[in-house]
Amino acid sequence: MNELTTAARAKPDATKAGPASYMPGFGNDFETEALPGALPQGQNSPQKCNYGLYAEQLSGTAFTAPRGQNERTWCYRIRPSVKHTGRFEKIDVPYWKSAPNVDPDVISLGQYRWDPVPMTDVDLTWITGMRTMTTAGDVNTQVGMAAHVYLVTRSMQDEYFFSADSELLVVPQAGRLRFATELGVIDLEPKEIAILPRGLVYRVEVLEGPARGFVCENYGQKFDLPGRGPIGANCMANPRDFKTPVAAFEDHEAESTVVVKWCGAFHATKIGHSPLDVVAWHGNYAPCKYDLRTYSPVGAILFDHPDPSIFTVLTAPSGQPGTANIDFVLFRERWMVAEHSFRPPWYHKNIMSELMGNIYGVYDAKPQGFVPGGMSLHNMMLPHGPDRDAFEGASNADLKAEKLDETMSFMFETRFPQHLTTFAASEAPLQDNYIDCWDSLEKKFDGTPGEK
Ligand SMILES: O=C(O)Cc1cc(O)ccc1O
Ligand SMILES: [Fe+2]
Repeated sequence: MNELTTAARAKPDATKAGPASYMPGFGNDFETEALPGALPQGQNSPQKCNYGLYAEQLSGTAFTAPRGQNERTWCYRIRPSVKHTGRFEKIDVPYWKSAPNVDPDVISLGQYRWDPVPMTDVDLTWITGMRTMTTAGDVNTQVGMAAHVYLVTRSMQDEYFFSADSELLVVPQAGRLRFATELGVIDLEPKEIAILPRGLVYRVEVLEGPARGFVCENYGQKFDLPGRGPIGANCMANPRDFKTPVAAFEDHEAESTVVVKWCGAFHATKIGHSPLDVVAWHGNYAPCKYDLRTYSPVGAILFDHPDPSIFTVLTAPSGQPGTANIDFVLFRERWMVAEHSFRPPWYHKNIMSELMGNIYGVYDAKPQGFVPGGMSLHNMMLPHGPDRDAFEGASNADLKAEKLDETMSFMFETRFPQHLTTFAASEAPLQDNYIDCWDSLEKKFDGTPGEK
């Protein structure tokens, strides 16, 4: 394993034990240096940088994007990135698919649920272990998303990756991973998430394996914090709980491979050193992680069940105000107090497509069958809601204040229909009988009012 050098690494980490150190804030203009004086002050592009470093800008938005959306980072690195790619050769990464990806033999119209993709001893890296479940939109026009499951059993060695197609939202469910990135180190475990920006080069190491989790690959505009509207300035996800790593670099010479995802295809290029050579950087285009346990849910405190948008952690806009390319929504522990109300999710049909995953515990609308590591898909305009047990239980419950405990599920909700991959339809553990969970819902109507 290559050890990243960082001066700031010596500082105690306020959030957790371990070697990675972070700076708080979401979308801040950060500055950080792993060697004293490596970061130029007062200008971006000095005639000569200290330590013989090269200055380079990484633009995450168009140069002319409006202030407030404009994101870029200045890197001071041992070699410019042009030395970190050579000629490209196409490689096959058969399980990582991009939209549009429509298997004519697969029917995506339906309510689907999967058991967890089984853990394995097979040698799988972040790249080879990615299994696409659904795709939506079009990677070439930078709209839509893909939902993946990853199984990672082996660290990448002298191998690096970046996606020019997308930003990745990583939601671990088992195991611990280290993302050694150009801009610093992120250690990630279940109940945390990470955002890896488009174009960022990194290596993924297994700290505790096997590791399994979910990835939302966002082809479109970056994830942002949602507006809180009348909720005000606090609660939901608070900016200070997002953590961006301090600068960390490698000065490591070895035969290495950089794999690039570009327009849905994978390409490899050979170089003779580690590309993780940014000694100092400043800017607002950077990876971060977030502890989902710091999410402060706001909900119904008297009656009824609000729309799940109330639990939005992050939203990736689509250009149409209020209609997201992707919302990342969290269903976590919370108190249920609503009076004279059916408390779980109601029955509904949604113009948005809902892909859900279970991180741990039991989800209130599906007491059985939706298990940690499992996923479900309720595609555009496909009706769904509580299974029979959940319906009967909640319709007849004594409505005292009740804590929904030991539960954490999430939703990737997109305005676009999601298409199942061949893997999702035929190799992944699809539950054939999922829709039977509504079978025994009986007709109660008999023309007379009153309790049924
Ligand atoms: O379908 C689901 O379980 C997700 C969901 C939860 C909720 O509380 C309201 C609507 C909704 O789609
Ligand atoms: Fe739903």
